[in-house]
Amino acid sequence: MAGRLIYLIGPSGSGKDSLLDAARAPLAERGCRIVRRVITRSAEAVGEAAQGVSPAQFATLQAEGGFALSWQANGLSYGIPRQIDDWLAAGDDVLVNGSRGHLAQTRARYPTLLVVLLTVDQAVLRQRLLARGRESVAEIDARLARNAQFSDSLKAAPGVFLLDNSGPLAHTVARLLDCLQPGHSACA
Ligand SMILES: Nc1ncnc2c1ncn2[C@@H]1O[C@H](COP(=O)(O)OP(=O)(O)O)[C@@H](O)[C@H]1O
Ligand SMILES: O=P(O)(O)OC[C@H]1O[C@H](OP(=O)(O)OP(=O)(O)O)[C@H](O)[C@@H]1O
Repeated sequence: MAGRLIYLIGPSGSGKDSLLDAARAPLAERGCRIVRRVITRSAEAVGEAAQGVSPAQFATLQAEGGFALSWQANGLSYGIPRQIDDWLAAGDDVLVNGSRGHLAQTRARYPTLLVVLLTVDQAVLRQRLLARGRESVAEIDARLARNAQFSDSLKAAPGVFLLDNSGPLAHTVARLLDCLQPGHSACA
């Protein structure tokens, strides 16, 4: 049987990367893979969890059909390697750090995907972004402004599992693992 695509989305700073890092080992035990994204972000800022490439390298990979999914946001290009289709076909679940802006296109290609929307209190969000220190204040404000176009409509959308990360990360990890259990209503 084919695996499930789990599409983790949420505002910048809501904790997607932290959650994926913290959940990596328990997810692996459950046969769920986390895909490494390709991003046109500098090697220093990209972190170990993603592969940083130049815009020209990204364009080449895209032209070669190297991506199952790709989008642009925040002045960057993001690619999800085509390899996920082999993993899904082999029956593995695959978790993707996705984009709210690209949800409709992702759903069109993977109609059975499970959408997990990470949320965090707005008051905490700016503080977390500032504390992370990866972007300038202007870039942080642009990311916060981008949230306005998504927040309420997405929370009310059918088939979206809401996962709050305003509290300790360990709680969020536990709830994520819970919602991926067979038989959970999110997986129906
Ligand atoms: N539950 C949490 N409690 C406190 N800080 C958190 C929590 N989750 C994430 N953070 C911090 O918030 C910042 C943004 O998290 P990050 O994982 O980079 O978010 P995203 O990938 O969604 O942009 C990071 O500095 C991270 O350490
Ligand atoms: O359409 P959106 O939901 O706004 O998402 C746009 C992009 O921003 C996030 O990536 P990135 O890792 O660059 O940002 P973040 O770590 O600040 O969330 C997210 O994973 C998407 O790739």
